Amino acid sequence: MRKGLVIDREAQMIGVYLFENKKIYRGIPRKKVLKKTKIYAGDYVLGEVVDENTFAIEDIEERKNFLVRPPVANVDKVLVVMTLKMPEFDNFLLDNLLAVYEYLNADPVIVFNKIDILDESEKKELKRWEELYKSAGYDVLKVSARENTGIERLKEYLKGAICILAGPSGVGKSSILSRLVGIQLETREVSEKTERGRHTTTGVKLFPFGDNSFIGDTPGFSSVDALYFMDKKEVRLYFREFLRYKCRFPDCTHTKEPGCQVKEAVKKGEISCERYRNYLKIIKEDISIAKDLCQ
Ligand SMILES: Nc1nc2c(ncn2[C@@H]2O[C@H](COP(=O)(O)OP(=O)(O)OP(=O)(O)O)[C@@H](O)[C@H]2O)c(=O)[nH]1
Ligand SMILES: [Zn+2]
Repeated sequence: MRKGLVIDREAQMIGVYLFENKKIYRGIPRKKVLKKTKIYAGDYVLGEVVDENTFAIEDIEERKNFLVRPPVANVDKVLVVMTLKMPEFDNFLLDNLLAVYEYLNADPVIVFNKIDILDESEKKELKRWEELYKSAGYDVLKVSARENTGIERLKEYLKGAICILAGPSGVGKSSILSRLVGIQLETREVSEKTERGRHTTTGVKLFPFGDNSFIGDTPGFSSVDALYFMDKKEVRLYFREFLRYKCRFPDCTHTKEPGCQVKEAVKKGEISCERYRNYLKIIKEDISIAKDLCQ
């Protein structure tokens, strides 16, 4: 059987991208497949080419994840787009987004856009944030969609990945998408005209780009509260750098327990106070706990 990727799913239309010849077919699912599950953009499918335009879908591979918004399966990377300014950088929002995508098992990476508008001192400030998130265990890329800087590196980085963009309004998600895909996206305007908009829950498209990479035309969350997805007690599992430490109690919430190695690490400067404070804010703990640890 041949392997394809569902890149377009709208009502009865299923667009299947076949890896071996990079052609797009209309996917027709066999009855037994439909019985098993729904088919989404991002699904890897197995089947046979029936004719020039048609691919019979015989089976769907098990999904590694599924993002409800947008409805895309098997997302390898979520590009969480932020800017230092315009709009102003909001690290609390970033930490919520990172925790949620971590929870959804969709590997968030941080993309700082609009580096073209930064003066020297702002560049230094961005550098500080970059180092902070890198030491927390996140990949950080810096780009300017306007000037097309860092885009080739980003493409290289996303080789073979299914990705989606997320992040607040105005940070340049559509601009980055256009740069990656290399076309002005007419689909966007069309869908806006018909008022189905971009936040629609059907009709997600994955655009092929670069070297077998794919990116969703609909962005993920622009803002999110981690507690909407997970219990207070779980948040600690989605702060990557916390997992490096073993506290006295395995279910330590890193707040008031004795023998907490995470707090020890904050004190030593191995975990940033900014991240730790946001953790406390997310779980609605008293942030004065951080005061004694952070000078
Ligand atoms: N200076 C500068 N401006 C940019 C850059 N990228 C995007 N912009 C501008 O920022 C504004 C917002 O860009 P969009 O691409 O629409 O941002 P978005 O994140 O898709 O916004 P929403 O659709 O509201 O979610 C536009 O005026 C862009 O021209 C950049 O790299 N540098
Ligand atoms: Zn602890």
